[in-house]
Amino acid sequence: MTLWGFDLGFDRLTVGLFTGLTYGLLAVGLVLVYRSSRFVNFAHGAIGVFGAAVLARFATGMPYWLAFPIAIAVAGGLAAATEIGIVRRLHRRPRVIGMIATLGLSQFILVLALLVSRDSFSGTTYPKPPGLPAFSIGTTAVGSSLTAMLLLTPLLLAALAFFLRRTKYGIGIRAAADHPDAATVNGVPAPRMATLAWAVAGGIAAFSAILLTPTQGVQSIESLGPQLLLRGLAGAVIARMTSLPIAFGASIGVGVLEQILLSREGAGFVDVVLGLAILISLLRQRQGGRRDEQSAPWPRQERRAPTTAAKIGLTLLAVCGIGLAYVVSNATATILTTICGYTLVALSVILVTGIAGELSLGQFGFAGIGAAVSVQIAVLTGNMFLGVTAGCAAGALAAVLVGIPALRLRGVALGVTTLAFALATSGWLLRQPWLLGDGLDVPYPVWHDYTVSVATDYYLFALLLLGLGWWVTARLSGGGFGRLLLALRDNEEAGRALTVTAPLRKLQVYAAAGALAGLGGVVIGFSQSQLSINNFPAAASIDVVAVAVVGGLARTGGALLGSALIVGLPLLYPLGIPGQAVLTLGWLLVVLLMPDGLGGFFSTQAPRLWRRLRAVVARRFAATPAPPAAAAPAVTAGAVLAAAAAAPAGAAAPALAAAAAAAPSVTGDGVDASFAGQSTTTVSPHGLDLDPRRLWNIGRLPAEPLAPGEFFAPLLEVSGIRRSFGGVRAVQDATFTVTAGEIVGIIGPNGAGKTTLFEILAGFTAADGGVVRYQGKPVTAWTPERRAKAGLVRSFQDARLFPAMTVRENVMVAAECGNPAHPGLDVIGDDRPERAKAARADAALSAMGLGWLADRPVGELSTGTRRVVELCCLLTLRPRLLLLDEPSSGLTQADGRALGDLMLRVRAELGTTILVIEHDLPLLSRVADRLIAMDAGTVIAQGPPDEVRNHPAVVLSYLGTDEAAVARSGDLS
Ligand SMILES: Nc1ncnc2c1ncn2[C@@H]1O[C@H](COP(=O)(O)OP(=O)(O)OP(=O)(O)O)[C@@H](O)[C@H]1O
Repeated sequence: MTLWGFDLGFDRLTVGLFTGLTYGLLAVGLVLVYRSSRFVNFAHGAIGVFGAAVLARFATGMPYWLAFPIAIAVAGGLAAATEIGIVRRLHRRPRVIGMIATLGLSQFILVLALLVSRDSFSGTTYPKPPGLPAFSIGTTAVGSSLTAMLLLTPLLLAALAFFLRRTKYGIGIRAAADHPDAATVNGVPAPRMATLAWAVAGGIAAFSAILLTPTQGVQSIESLGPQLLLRGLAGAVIARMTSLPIAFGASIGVGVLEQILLSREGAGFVDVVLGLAILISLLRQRQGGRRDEQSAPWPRQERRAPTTAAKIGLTLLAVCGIGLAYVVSNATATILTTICGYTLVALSVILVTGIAGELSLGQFGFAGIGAAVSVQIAVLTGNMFLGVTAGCAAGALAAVLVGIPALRLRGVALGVTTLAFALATSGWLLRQPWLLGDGLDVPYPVWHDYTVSVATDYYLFALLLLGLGWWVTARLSGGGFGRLLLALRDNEEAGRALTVTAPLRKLQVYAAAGALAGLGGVVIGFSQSQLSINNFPAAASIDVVAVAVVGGLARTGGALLGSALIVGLPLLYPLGIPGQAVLTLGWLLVVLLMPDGLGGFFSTQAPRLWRRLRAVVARRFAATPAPPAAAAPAVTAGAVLAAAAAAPAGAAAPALAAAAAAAPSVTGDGVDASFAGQSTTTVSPHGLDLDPRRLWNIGRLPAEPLAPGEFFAPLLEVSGIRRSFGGVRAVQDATFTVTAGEIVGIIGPNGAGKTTLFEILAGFTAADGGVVRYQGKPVTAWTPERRAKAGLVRSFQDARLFPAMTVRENVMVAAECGNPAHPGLDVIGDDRPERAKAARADAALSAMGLGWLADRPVGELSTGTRRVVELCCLLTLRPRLLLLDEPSSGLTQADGRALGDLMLRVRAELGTTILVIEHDLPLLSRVADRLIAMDAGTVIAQGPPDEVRNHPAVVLSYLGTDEAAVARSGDLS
């Protein structure tokens, strides 16, 4: 039976069912691992192949059915070792790095598998399970391996279900995966359960690889690596990476679909369809709001202008690079050109992944598109310059087109989608006749009537383009645009709350990176006489991520280093399988041990060596040893605090600034300024109580007070707002109004729906129904940044801000609303918007008495201090309505009182209306005009504070469950 040329016959479906079983097992393992570690193990398929290799080796010396469980156990052990040795080690690093490490591990394990047994890559020589019948279904021959698959898979799944549901360890795995903290509290060792989950998944992967391999022809690392993974991922993603049965069932569908598609189209078309299925499935899965997967923070990235030594180093490097053109052979020049091309693509990875924090595995796909378009245009127009420009533009356009749907995805989801894109590009898109087709003859580049036909000359041209790409990357990552990307990488929600248009910024960086990758493709493209799909394999997209990580994701120069090592070395000196294994292991170790890559290692070690060298030379030549410099008085955190305490009224901030500037290092506890005590400046053991009347000079903030006529108008009208998460009704029919100039408190027990309501008001979570009106306009469909620009500004419960950035840089992000960063201006070196923002941030910080903290990374500050900094950022936005989420949590009682004063002053001096979620009832009773009480998602009372506090429903639901609140409210009466 056929439909539109696709074969839907029984045989096809049978074959599809069998392959689907394998994909199903793969998907089950991926889901199991994802649930316990929250990332995709790209080495999952490779671990299975390793198990298959172990069986092939053992089956020669012992019975097959004895080698079978041993091979599965070895694969399980390897997976467990991966979890312990790699995943746990990278626990404190961003999740993207963990996934990249498993990409490297995947390649390493595949090479190891080859070393253990070459048979694991060839179906014809691979051992088949003995003692099982072979038969035919229709015209489909079912060998003993497929029989084993058919018989053993249901048994394996039943055993797995029994293990997970009925045994102590299985229940432990599920509990630790779904609620790690609760599991730990209840005595379930979450880390050990994760290791067990990995081991089980590894065993399953080996089971399927052992039975699948005999049914295949000769396999390549590529078909066993990314392609197989994509098929497993499709089912896992459809199952939302949570349900094992759905993942298995969906994968069987994937197997059947693949066979139907293959009856008319090539394997590349299957990649396209699967990629689209994954994308649609991910887009349909509603993002979970603030409870999205949280990743460990990115390390702080020093952003300094290049030192003289760095400039000299770069010049020397350029001179050496040019000099090489005159000494190397044409063959070596071609390899050097390839290194330049890969470096350019790796620079694009640095922009997207290193700076913007988004894992893109598709950058080499953009390079392929750029190469194909540039060659086509150069042939068509005879103009090389047009060809290069078109190649960059095509790379940028493709990146934006892929980026638009991917805007709603991040982390794991984006990595999976771009992997699918890389496979679809090399398997289908680039094969289209309007791109590479069956191969393109590449003309010699022509430069001002000079035909570049010698490889060494072309290498110089490649070097020129590399210089251009390097310069653009350095300018983009070091300027205001780069800082904005770092901010969004650290905390996208906070960025949007401070008016940063995250989608636009991301599209800009995708476009810039796409253009760079396109340029890399151009360099590689014109270095070939015949350009074909073989120049742009999907695996190169992974290699290029490895290049960027090994060189250092934050280091522009690292891309060249990584490219020379990972791409250049094997081309210059063919390494063989053992050499390749050592090289892959080497880059894996760099990922594990050097967070900043080799580039970071060298750039920190080189100055140290230089200083030592200078000291040795100085000792040699000095006639008399110089007397030791008088020890600078040690300025400790205590001294900073004492300086503040001793400073006369009005002089505390400058005194603190002076002391802080002199302090060599201040620990996290020391760098701590909390809200003020009532009247005098005092030093507390945990922080510094500052006097708000001295330091909180809100009147000097660059914010406009509200026009008197705007008072007493309804500023916010909320009607019928509701939102559910699965079966949980977080907010139900919330209806209330906030009048301009009011301070309104929202109270309610934990889980009452207060934060969800705030998320909806600020635009971070979509409501299921109801309307939010702000200044008379319905804003329900507005983005968070649009609301923030209109003055509807929110704070966050954790006040995390952008931990890897300094206090000044944080406030500069808030100052974006007046002086937005522009990538074009950064590239040409116009830093006027930057200077304007820095000045505005400094004014705001000194107005709020925070000037002395300006250069401290926010991640080092205590929660209380971060709240002050967050408030400074928010006030810089000139808010009309301030939504504060538990601003007093993390503050001492005295600081809480000062916070109350501050809220009153913000309203009095700036005319800002405040809606505040608080558990501190005494504080609210003092400052709020009205209270709104919520319970189980519903507004249960609203009115003057006394009335609401004594409302029977409130007493029952809120005070009745929170002893601390009862005690505190008792203080009031
Ligand atoms: N993204 C989400 N996914 C699933 N459930 C959610 C999500 N956001 C909120 N919830 C659920 O909605 C309910 C209300 O949560 P919410 O955080 O809004 O309450 P809250 O009153 O702010 O509590 P708290 O004082 O602890 O912050 C809770 O049961 C919570 O588990």
